[in-house]
Amino acid sequence: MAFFTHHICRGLSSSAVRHVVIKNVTIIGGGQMGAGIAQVAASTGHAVTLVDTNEDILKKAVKGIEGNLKRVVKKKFADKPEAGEEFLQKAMQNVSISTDAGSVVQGTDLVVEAIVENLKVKQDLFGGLDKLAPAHTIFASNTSSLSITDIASSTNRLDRFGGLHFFNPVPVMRLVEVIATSSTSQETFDSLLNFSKMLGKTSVSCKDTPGFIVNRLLLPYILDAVRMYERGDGSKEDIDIAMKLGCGYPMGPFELSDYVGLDTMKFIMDGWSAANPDNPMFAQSEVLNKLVAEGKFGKKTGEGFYKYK
Ligand SMILES: C[C@H](O)CC(=O)SCCNC(=O)CCNC(=O)[C@H](O)C(C)(C)COP(=O)(O)OP(=O)(O)OC[C@H]1O[C@@H](n2cnc3c(N)ncnc32)[C@H](O)[C@@H]1OP(=O)(O)O
Ligand SMILES: NC(=O)c1ccc[n+]([C@@H]2O[C@H](COP(=O)([O-])OP(=O)(O)OC[C@H]3O[C@@H](n4cnc5c(N)ncnc54)[C@H](O)[C@@H]3O)[C@@H](O)[C@H]2O)c1
Repeated sequence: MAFFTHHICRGLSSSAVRHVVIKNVTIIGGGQMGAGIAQVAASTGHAVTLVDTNEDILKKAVKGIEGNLKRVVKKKFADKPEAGEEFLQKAMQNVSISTDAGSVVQGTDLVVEAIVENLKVKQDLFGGLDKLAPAHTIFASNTSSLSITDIASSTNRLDRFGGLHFFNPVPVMRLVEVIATSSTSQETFDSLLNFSKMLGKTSVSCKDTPGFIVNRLLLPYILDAVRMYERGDGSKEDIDIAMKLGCGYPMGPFELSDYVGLDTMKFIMDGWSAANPDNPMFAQSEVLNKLVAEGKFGKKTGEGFYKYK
């Protein structure tokens, strides 16, 4: 059953905003992004089901969520350990896991997909779920670089499909990009904006253009840094130090690439390079290709541009 609310938007004199109240959320993909989104949604009172392909990944994700929440509790409830314990218990009770997306979407208001950055895989997932999810359920993708319109095209709910692009690490980064395609209804868009607000995030509205706002600016910068390193114009360590101390960035481009995941970086690059074969900005990077071919995806595998073990 769908729940709707009406309220008056401040600053938009008397324009009524209608949105689906999102209580039950299915998050597909229990990797670094999915687990982070699940953590934030559960700790803001949403009933979350986290879905992945196998139990081991899900168990690891839940363990990570609990560990992160304990860190939060230690700081936030330093003077009130009992209230902290209650917060932790409640948040953890809000998380369940499943390896069968089809069965859990039947009771969900929102599906947030955070699986591998591959158009076909995302389309297959949503195409299947579209047949099983209730009519009111909104679908959203956390894709970094793919077109939301292309992903949504595998479904018959174009009006109830949008983008929710979170940033890594989700519990810390305050932004969510909310993406509307030309078919996303106002009600869906407002529901996604409201959900982001309920998570305590600040949202920005984006069109369905490659990389939305942040990645359209961030990826060319990172790729330029990789090319600078490939030309031998600077060591990766010096480039990282330069951007941290010279620009005040929390991480240099190589540290950030390892943090995002070099596999994800390559998926993004490959997609953009296929769409813009003549643009040197998206030309293949030998160093990136080699690291990915060797399974060195960055922090999550213990090695990327740097070693973490
Ligand atoms: C490609 C994609 O589509 C889009 C993207 O996501 S692009 C990537 C965007 N992300 C970034 O640019 C991240 C840049 N890096 C940073 O902001 C910081 O280095 C960082 C927040 C990751 C770590 O910060 P740093 O100060 O070095 O470490 P640390 O002291 O451990 O953490 C800072 C705070 O974040 C918390 N934290 C760090 N990682 C966390 C995690 N995974 N989960 C929860 N909390 C976390 C810590 O508990 C700490 O909290 P406190 O300030 O209350 O004590
Ligand atoms: N890493 C980042 O910094 C970042 C930031 C914003 C958005 N994103 C996007 O979020 C998505 C996930 O990225 P990530 O870094 O969490 O990747 P990840 O590799 O950490 O996790 C992906 C998870 O999806 C699971 N998965 C793959 N196919 C699946 C399927 N069909 N059904 C269920 N689960 C499946 C995998 O088992 C894995 O656990 C990608 O689209 C990525 O572009 C990544």
